[in-house]
Amino acid sequence: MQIAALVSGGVDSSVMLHLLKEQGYEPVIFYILIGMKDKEGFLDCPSEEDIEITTWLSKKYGLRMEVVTLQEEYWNSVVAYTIDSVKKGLTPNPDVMCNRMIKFGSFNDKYGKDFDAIATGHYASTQFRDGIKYLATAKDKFKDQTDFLAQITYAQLQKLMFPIGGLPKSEVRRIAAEARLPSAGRKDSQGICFLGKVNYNDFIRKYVGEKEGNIVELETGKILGKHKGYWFHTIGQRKGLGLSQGPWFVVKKDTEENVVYVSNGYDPLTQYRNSIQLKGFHFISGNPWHDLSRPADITFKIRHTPEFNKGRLVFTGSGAVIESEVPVSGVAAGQFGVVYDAAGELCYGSGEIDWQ
Ligand SMILES: Nc1ncnc2c1ncn2[C@@H]1O[C@H](COP(=O)(O)OP(=O)(O)OP(=O)(O)O)[C@@H](O)[C@H]1O
Repeated sequence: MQIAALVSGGVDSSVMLHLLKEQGYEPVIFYILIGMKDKEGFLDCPSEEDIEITTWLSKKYGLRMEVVTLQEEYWNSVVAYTIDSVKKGLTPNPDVMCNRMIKFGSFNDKYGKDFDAIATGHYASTQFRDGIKYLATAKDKFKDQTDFLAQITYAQLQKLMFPIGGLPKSEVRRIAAEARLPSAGRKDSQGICFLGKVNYNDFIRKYVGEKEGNIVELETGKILGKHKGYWFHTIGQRKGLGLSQGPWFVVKKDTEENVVYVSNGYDPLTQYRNSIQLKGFHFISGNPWHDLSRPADITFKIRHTPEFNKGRLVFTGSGAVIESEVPVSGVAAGQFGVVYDAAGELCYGSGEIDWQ
């Protein structure tokens, strides 16, 4: 079997490579350049150390390595989507888009197509049920990344392998140390390249600009202060508002009037919702329930957290609604409602949250 191994130089993909070799595979290593070099080098992602480590790995294991560029594709899909969402007042999820459009999209179209499988160091797994392949959660529930994979297509899933998905992170680090991999002590990366290494607010300021507006208390309508553009603020945000006598939470945004609404207190009720509207729904491996007229028991996530919430999924004419068993906070439009089976094992798919 011919495997394309996506290696970033981080500990997870280094150990993934080590395990593939141990299992007798001879994968070809691909390092993807995605950091975009614009005129001022603003999005230039420092990748030298990553490439050095990946080159070291290719020598250690005697594997062919290619450094490939998907910078333009990254700009046209992930960066453009991020800027567009922010302008609309949404909270985008570039990691979700990067997986679907770049790592398993453009990469496969250009390079992966010649391989039987694509392996990554994601914390995720796959399972077969009645001959159908499903995306499934990682053994390490704390590190699980299936929420970032919840928009991939079935054709993409068919080719994917997640060799470290059955291991806890501590074991991954132990294997890296034992094999004396240079990535053993490296810190985990935070999110995707350009947002991980570039300050998010600087990025937004550069591409969306600033526009002053009011911060208003939702309950009283009182103007409490000024902000520099609703796009700098997200539902559930607590820090960075510059208000005294807090804590204050962003609970609503009016994108027409450029107003950010906040509520006061440690746990204001206005933060909570029982039902979460999704704009359409993407099933990765098809609809497992068949009869969509009846609510289905599910677990779900609305952001990248280890906890699964319990609820029911109800399909409507225009999309779907997650009805949560207990009220959930920080429901932000633009993020994804990721749906799992009732046991929190299989990831069925996701829909974009549609609420302002
Ligand atoms: N620049 C890159 N080139 C090739 N593959 C990449 C690159 N960045 C990420 N990947 C792949 O995507 C997986 C998940 O990426 P993520 O950014 O979540 O890194 P991570 O979980 O910190 O993993 P790692 O420790 O391998 O960096 C990586 O394990 C790797 O397989």
